[in-house]
Amino acid sequence: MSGREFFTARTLAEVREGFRPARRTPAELVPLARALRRVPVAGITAPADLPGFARSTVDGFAVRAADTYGASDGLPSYLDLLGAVRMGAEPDVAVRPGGCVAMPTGGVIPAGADAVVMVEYTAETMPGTIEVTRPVAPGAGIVRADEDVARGGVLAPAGRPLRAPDLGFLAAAGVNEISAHRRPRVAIVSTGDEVVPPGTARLTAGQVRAASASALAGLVADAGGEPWIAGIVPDEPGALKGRVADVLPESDLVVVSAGSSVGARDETAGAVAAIGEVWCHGIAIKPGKPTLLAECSGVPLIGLPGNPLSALVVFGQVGVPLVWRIAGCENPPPQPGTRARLSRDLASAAGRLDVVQVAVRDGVAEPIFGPSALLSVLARADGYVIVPEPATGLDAGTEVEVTLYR
Ligand SMILES: Nc1nc2c(c(=O)[nH]1)N[C@H]1C(S)=C(S)[C@@H](COP(=O)(O)OP(=O)(O)OC[C@H]3O[C@@H](n4cnc5c(N)ncnc54)[C@H](O)[C@@H]3O)O[C@H]1N2
Ligand code: MOO
Repeated sequence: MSGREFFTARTLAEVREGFRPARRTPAELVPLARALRRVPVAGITAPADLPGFARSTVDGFAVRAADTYGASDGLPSYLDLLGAVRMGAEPDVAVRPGGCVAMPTGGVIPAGADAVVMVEYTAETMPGTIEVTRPVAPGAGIVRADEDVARGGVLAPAGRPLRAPDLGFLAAAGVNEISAHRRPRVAIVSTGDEVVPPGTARLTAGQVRAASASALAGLVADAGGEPWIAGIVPDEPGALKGRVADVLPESDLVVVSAGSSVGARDETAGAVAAIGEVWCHGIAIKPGKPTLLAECSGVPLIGLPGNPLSALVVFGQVGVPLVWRIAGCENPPPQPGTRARLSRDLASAAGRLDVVQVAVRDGVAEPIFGPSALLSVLARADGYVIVPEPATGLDAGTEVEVTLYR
């Protein structure tokens, strides 16, 4: 390597297509209460039919549908009230021809009934006699015993992070523990002689607090990973190599913040090449060009640019999907988005993907420009717009998709 240029630059599309480490975290048992966003290793199936018994979906009267045919306001059907179903209990009464049973919503359908008439279409004109003024078809007002899911049917598919409704479905089916991929452990190593811990109260000229690691940890946690802020190493030959080698056995992904550019002290590429295989050095993305992707002893490694804005942009595009994939999820949950019109022209070079921070007001996306050294650019943004690789720019007024930050 010359040390003065990126020796294996790739487009972001090539990275997404080609950099696909095989690593997946193993399965572990997770109680339902802690299973939100966890990724099931296999489809979770129903141990029994759900709801398990035919139930009413309305308050009303369980009937034989045929007894209501032709019923109207002018010519009601008159049915004998045979009893009532109690919530949470098996019915102690059946419906016979010409009869009906009072039903609460969610109650067990009594034997002999094949429909439930809503209370709104009935009246108890005489004690013990129910007048029905609308006909009902068989099955009306009822969910079948296996209508939510039949025994053996899928409650939640493999590979899709569990969402809040999934937890409800699993609870309803009596599944209290699931087999999920362990959360990927992501070591974040900061580098640089000038970088000091964020707890440093006073900086001397030249020092910067390790900002990227805290932000990256947030992105990792958001993607279902377990961030591990693994210290700051100086720009000394061997120091980074040693630290990466130390964290590798306990990591599913290693992130090195800074040192991936082409300056004299930018050591990530050399250190990584000594202990693993560099897959690419340099991505055709702005910001974030000096990014390095590698694999060391089966653990993927991302070397990020030092500028925090660039680091976060690249990690969002490359690292976040990787954290999800290591946890067994090939299609991460999409980020929220909105359509907006660009307030001004955006320039870009063909063959390079640009990620442009924007503020969105009243359907207009206002680009926020500024050097990648400024964290405030991200703090002010509502989201970002992508100028794709083939485009040479986007004109003011173009309707674009804005990916929103949560
Ligand atoms: N001749 C060239 N110079 C630079 C190029 C280039 O292509 N040719 N690329 C520029 C770009 S773009 C970026 S981004 C940076 C990336 O450089 P490195 O990844 O090698 O990172 P450093 O030089 O160590 O640091 C850059 C900058 O970021 C600050 N930094 C580092 N770590 C942190 C941290 N954890 N939290 C906050 N800030 C951090 C560091 O102090 C530097 O100011 O290279 C350009 N130069
Ligand atoms: O990648 Mo630098 O990453 O454009 O600021």
